Amino acid sequence: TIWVPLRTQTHFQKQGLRGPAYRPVVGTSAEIRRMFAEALSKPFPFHHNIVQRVAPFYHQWSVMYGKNFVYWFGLKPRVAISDPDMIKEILFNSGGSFRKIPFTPLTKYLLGDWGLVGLEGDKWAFHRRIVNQAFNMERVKSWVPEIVESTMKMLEKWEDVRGGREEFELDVHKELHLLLGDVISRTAFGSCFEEGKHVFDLQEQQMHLFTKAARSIYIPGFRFLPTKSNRERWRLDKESSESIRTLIAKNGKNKGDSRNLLSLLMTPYKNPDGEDEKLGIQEVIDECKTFYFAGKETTANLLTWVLLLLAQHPEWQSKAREEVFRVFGDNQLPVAENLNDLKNITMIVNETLRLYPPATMITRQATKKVKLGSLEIPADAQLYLMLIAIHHDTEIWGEDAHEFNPSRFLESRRHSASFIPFGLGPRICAGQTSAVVEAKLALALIIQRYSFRMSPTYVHGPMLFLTLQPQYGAQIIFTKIAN
Ligand code: HEM
Repeated sequence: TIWVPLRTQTHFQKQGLRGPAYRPVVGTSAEIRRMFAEALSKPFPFHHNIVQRVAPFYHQWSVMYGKNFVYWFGLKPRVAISDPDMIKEILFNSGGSFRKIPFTPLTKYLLGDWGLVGLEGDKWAFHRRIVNQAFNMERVKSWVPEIVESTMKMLEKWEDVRGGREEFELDVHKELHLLLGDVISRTAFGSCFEEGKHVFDLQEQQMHLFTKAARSIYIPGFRFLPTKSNRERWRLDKESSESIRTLIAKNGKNKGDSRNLLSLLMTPYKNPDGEDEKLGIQEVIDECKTFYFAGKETTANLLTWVLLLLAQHPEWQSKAREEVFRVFGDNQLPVAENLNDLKNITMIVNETLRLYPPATMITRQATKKVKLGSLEIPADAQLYLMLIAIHHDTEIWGEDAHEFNPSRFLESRRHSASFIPFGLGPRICAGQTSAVVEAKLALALIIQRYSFRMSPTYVHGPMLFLTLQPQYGAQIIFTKIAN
């Protein structure tokens, strides 16, 4: 089988697509692992030119081989792409030429076989219709009081930590994960963090096993072996499914509550042919796993980076605070109606999503031989769409591409695929509206009450662990604002 990769390598070379040489069996995986380990072994100076730490293989190979190049995952070619036109073509393709990379029997446990993220074709369209109805703007607005209540609960705890002192220090990364866990528990289940905590704990362990499996080449049949990791995967999966099943039994009865995600997932809907359609119990469980993971990790990390960047940029912190005072007053609680007036906060959130996108890459697989621009992609080739590289591209964003400058969002963008933190096309993030509303509300409430700066104990270390997060925590010093 060594001939197939070598033939594919020559095929790509003829088309001008180069890359590191194929190595039998392992491909370039060992090299990639080495680069990641080296990048993570040391702290990083505090600047935002982070591609070298977060995607070191891309940083090194794009310098040598260009913005698009080919590398190897076992026998499979992976094409790294950071050309906005090509990315647009892939993500909007409606001819079925590209699909999500299927979960392997070892990676499927984090989000489940029947959750939106892994589905394809009619099944996907069916789930997506239901999930879209659940996440429409009106619904997200109806969650504002819950989000505000969760955030206020967190801020009361912060006041206890402050204990009357003028300043206090917190690792906001931890705090914001607890906050977003509480928010998703309330909006999805009408429950609270404590009730969902067990599922989050199990998911965190599953994340480690997922990463381990995703980095290694899958050997057919391996899933049946009762290795330590496999036994752990099965146990965690069984336990989290059971916990979610219990939550469903307890909270799914609120069928009348049209604000509760779970009851929306369990309600029958009319499909385009006018027939009733409804998700089965395993499908509901897997969608809940998706919401628990996607709803907490990404948004908590986004807010963490927002606070770190504002801690470093007092001028933008003041602008954001003045805006909150103008729109909501200095101690009123935010309401849904005025969220659109938070122009500076919107630009700050966007600039954070550009520099520190929680999802750094989007992946697809060619289902057949397909033409992409001038490139011919063989069937089964995997495509790694490097959204973090596009977000940091000086040719797209100018010489100051690695600087924090929210004002750049005052101008309209020239290319729709130059800023894609939530993806693009039919599979764009289903929870985008809720993520942005949550981030704006939490930031507004924090900034109304505290000014803040980076703690001298903070060590910069952007790291990819499924999503982009600070390796050594996010220590910030808060000062209470007298109002
Ligand atoms: C800042 C926060 C978030 C970011 C940056 C983000 C990013 C993304 C991206 C890039 C995709 C597209 C993946 C692809 O095309 O392969 C995606 C899909 C998805 N996201 Fe998010 N997400 C966020 C928050 C959320 C939240 C809060 C939820 C739900 C509670 C959510 C649920 C989903 C789901 C279900 C999909 C799959 C959609 C489909 O395949 O049809 N996300 N997200």
